[in-house]
Amino acid sequence: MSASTVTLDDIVAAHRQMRERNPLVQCLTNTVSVQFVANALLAAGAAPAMVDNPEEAAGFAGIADAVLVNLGTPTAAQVESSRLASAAAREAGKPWVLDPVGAGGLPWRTQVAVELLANHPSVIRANASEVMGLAGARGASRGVDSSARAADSVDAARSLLDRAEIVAASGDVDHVVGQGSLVKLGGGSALLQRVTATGCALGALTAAYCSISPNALIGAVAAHAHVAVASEIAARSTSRPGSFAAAFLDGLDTVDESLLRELVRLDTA
Ligand SMILES: Nc1ncnc2c1ncn2[C@@H]1O[C@H](COP(=O)(O)OP(=O)(O)O)[C@@H](O)[C@H]1O
Ligand SMILES: Cc1ncsc1CCOP(=O)(O)O
Ligand SMILES: [Mg+2]
Repeated sequence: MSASTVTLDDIVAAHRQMRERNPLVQCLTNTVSVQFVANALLAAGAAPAMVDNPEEAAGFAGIADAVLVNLGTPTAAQVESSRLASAAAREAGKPWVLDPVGAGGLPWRTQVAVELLANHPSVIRANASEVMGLAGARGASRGVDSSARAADSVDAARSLLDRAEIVAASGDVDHVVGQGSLVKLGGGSALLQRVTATGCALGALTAAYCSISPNALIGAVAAHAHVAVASEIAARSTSRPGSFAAAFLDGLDTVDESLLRELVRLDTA
């Protein structure tokens, strides 16, 4: 099914734009992930700025090319910043991405995430359990890791499309869902699950890609493709999580047009 769809050429073009335009991404992200997310953006060709205090969050959303709101370790101040930055991004017509870490399993942050949907994110980027938890469906996990398959979260993802343009559910096969479209991406490496904050990095890249892509569907798919290919390259050199983390950052930098054309597993059927 594909009212609008994505081709390999779209992904290659988005990657070229990423390298040419070096988009600035404002990140309000969790304390576990800050440095890894910043390094992942730099390796992929974007520029990070972790501006997450309530005094500066809204103003900077008007300067940045895109905003990431990640609820992994939410404090009252960061939640306030998230409300301000997401509202300012919407007002300025900038893409913003919501990563509702732990949604479903933790009621307070789930409520915060649901309230943030009033500011209509370009993309909800989450693992399959979080997509289900945010939608109020069964399948939520106890913590921040998924206990569901992305294929099983597609109905929940669709139910969120009244409040988000795209819902991207990650897993062994990523499922990117929009109005009238479903794009599946295979490949990647299971080692991504053994390093914390790889999903957070994917959320930041999704924000970056949305700012330089013709639409949020292409932006979300291009980000997932970039991460999948980078992880495959990284897994060629190691099977251990510590060295994989470094190799993955190198992989984000190494990805180029020919690797995308060789390794992206796109299914738009
Ligand atoms: N079993 C798997 N095989 C390959 N890639 C995976 C697998 N599980 C997750 N991934 C990838 O890991 C990255 C993070 O996804 P995920 O672990 O679902 O999110 P989070 O880290 O937010 O829980 C995504 O790029 C996803 O495609
Ligand atoms: C371990 C942990 N605890 C709170 S946020 C966080 C990081 C989650 O990272 P990811 O969602 O990318 O796995
Ligand atoms: Mg996550």
